[in-house]
Order: sequence, then C-alpha cells, then structure tokens
Amino acid sequence: MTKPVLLMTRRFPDAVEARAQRDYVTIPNPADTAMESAAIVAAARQSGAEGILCAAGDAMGAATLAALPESVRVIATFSVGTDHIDLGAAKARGIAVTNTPDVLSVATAEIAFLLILAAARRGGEAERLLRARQWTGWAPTQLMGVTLEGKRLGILGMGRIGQALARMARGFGMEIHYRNRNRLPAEEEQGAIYHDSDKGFLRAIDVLSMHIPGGAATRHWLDAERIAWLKRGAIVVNTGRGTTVDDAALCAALHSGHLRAAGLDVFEGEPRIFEGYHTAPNTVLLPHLGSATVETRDAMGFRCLDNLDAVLLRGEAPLHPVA
Ligand SMILES: NC(=O)C1=CN([C@@H]2O[C@H](COP(=O)(O)OP(=O)(O)OC[C@H]3O[C@@H](n4cnc5c(N)ncnc54)[C@H](O)[C@@H]3O)[C@@H](O)[C@H]2O)C=CC1
Ligand SMILES: O=C(O)C(=O)[C@H](O)COP(=O)(O)O
Repeated sequence: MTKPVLLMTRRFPDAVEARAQRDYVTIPNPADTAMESAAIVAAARQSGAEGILCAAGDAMGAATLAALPESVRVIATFSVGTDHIDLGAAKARGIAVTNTPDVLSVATAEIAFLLILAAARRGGEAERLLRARQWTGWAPTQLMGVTLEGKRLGILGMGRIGQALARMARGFGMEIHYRNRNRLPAEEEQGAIYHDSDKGFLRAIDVLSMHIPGGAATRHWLDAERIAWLKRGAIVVNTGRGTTVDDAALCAALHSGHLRAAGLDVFEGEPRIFEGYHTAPNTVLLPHLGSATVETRDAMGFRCLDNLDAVLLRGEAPLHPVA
C-alpha cells in the first residue's frame, strides 16, 4: 500500500518522528521553526500532502487554509489550543482538525503550580539575587513571600487543566474557587466554589490562575477593570494563552503594588514578550513550557498520529476532532 504524505511543520520527539516515518512519507520542515503561511502552502502543494502535523504558532489561518491543495484531508495540531487554526475555514474546505486533549493536563497544571509557588515565595527574585552575587546572608525580613495554605485559589477556566490544578492545590491546603462557562456537576466540583460573575470571583480570591483558551472571544479578558477587582496583594498566573491578558494593564498593576506578583508561561505575540515584563517587579517568566515533559510530548505526538492514522490509514473519523 502506498504511504500517505504527511507534512510535519516542526521537529517532533524522536519516537514520534520514528512512528511517523514508518507509516507515512514525511515532509519535514528543514528550518525547525514555526512555519509561515507561504512555506506551508508551498510544501503542501509540492508534496501533495494529505495530512499536516502542525503546532501552536504555525500560520494556519484563513489565508493558509484557502490556499492548501485539495489533497489535504486532515490537520493534526500538537497542542490542545487551536487558536492558531481558522476552524471555520477548515470546515468550509472539508478538512478535519484534531488536537491533543487530556494527555497534557497534568504537565501544564504542574507548570501553573510551579508559577504559583514561585510567585508566592518570590523564587524568581531570589534566584536573580544569588546569580547577581548580591546575597549578604540570611535575614529575618529578607524576601518574605506569602503562605499558600488557607489562601483562595481562583481558577479561571475549570476545564481539563483547571481541574488538574485544583487537585494539586487541595494538597497544599488552598480553598478552590472557580469561574467557568458552565458550572460543573456537583460530583465533579469536589468542594470548589463556583462564581456566576467575574466581579464576584475576582473579588473573592488571593491567587488567579488562568486556563481559558485564546482567540477573539477571550482577548484581554484580564484588563485594567478586572485587575482592579482583584484584592490588593493578589497574585496572577497565566498558563492558558498570552492573548487573554492586557500586558500594559498587568505591568502597571505590578509597578503600582496593587498586585503582589505574576507568573507567566504564555505571552501575546510570543516569542517576543511585552517590554514592560523585563522590568516589572515580582514576575516569574517561563518560555511556554506547560506541556514540556518527555512523557507528555511523546503522548501528544502519539495522540496526533492516532488521529492521522484514523483518517489517512483507515479512512475513519478522527478520534479527537475539534468542534
Ligand atoms: N502553557 C501551555 O503550554 C499550555 C497551554 N494550554 C492552554 O490551556 C487552555 C485550556 O486547556 P484545557 O483545560 O485542556 O481546555 P478545556 O477546554 O478543557 O478548558 C477550558 C475551560 O475554559 C472555560 N472558558 C472558556 N472561556 C471562558 C470565559 N470567557 N470565562 C470563563 N471560562 C471560560 C471553558 O468553559 C472550559 O471549561 C488551552 O486552550 C490552551 O490554550 C494548554 C496546554 C499547554
Ligand atoms: O497544547 C497547547 O495548547 C500548548 O500550548 C502546547 O502545549 C504547546 O504548544 P507549542 O506552542 O509548543 O506548539
């Protein structure tokens, strides 16, 4: 049987590439960076690609979707987030889109909790102090943070990752509050307190952890007005998408002291980051590491290939179609 042609927009983990090469004629991206629209279209046309394995950051917008050759039947993204893909355009072209839910929830929640701990206990500042050779010795008032036990964690977006974070935070004695599009069934809430308004939610909490998807509907969700609803001394953490935060408003609140600290894994316009973050006090910044564990990245790749196999090898419906 002839192997289907698969365009791969990035380098993926070795085990994922090996399986892809076994079952497909793979077309790699020699540059190994996010692919621009023209490059994706050219590579798909030249190769007659039937599937595309892409990742967040690749240009899968309306222009790309419109120009892809008829041969493309499925796009599998190596991410749960799909804000880089024009889903309407894909549907109009009859191209299936699949993502990687569940397998990255724990890894991403771990990074969210790492940021919550680092922001609360001033881990970033403390490390910078030592590396600058400026530590003068233990002192009773040096770099005091805040204890998490007993504090109220507010989870914005109580989906797969938000719920994984809630399980971890309960172990640290935090009280869980959440805001979601819909209230969870009582048996899934496990004591978490649901808020039916953004204002009531933000006023109640000490730490905000953001897990909502990117895209037009959530752009700059955390703006100056909502930041003002947070208590003085609150902490903000974002491992969802950078577009959900108004960077200028967040930096202003860090500088003014209204917010105690922020921990960010994702940024609008990444890999460039808002200039103000370089000098904002009490910030911990990570380069989009949410799902970056060996186990998780392999599982994400295999989930992509399982979906591609269903469509391209077996002629079946994808296992994880994006609605
Ligand atoms: N930092 C990283 O490396 C990673 C980031 N992500 C991001 O995390 C996001 C969440 O992933 P999952 O938990 O798997 O998705 P999910 O779909 O299970 O959960 C998202 C939740 O957000 C809620 N929501 C959406 N808009 C809302 C709004 N305006 N107000 C309140 N709630 C809202 C939904 O009701 C849903 O429960 C992804 O869309 C992706 O952008 C995902 C994986 C890794
Ligand atoms: O799943 C998502 O959504 C993510 O953010 C991925 O974990 C990371 O996607 P890349 O930006 O590494 O493609």
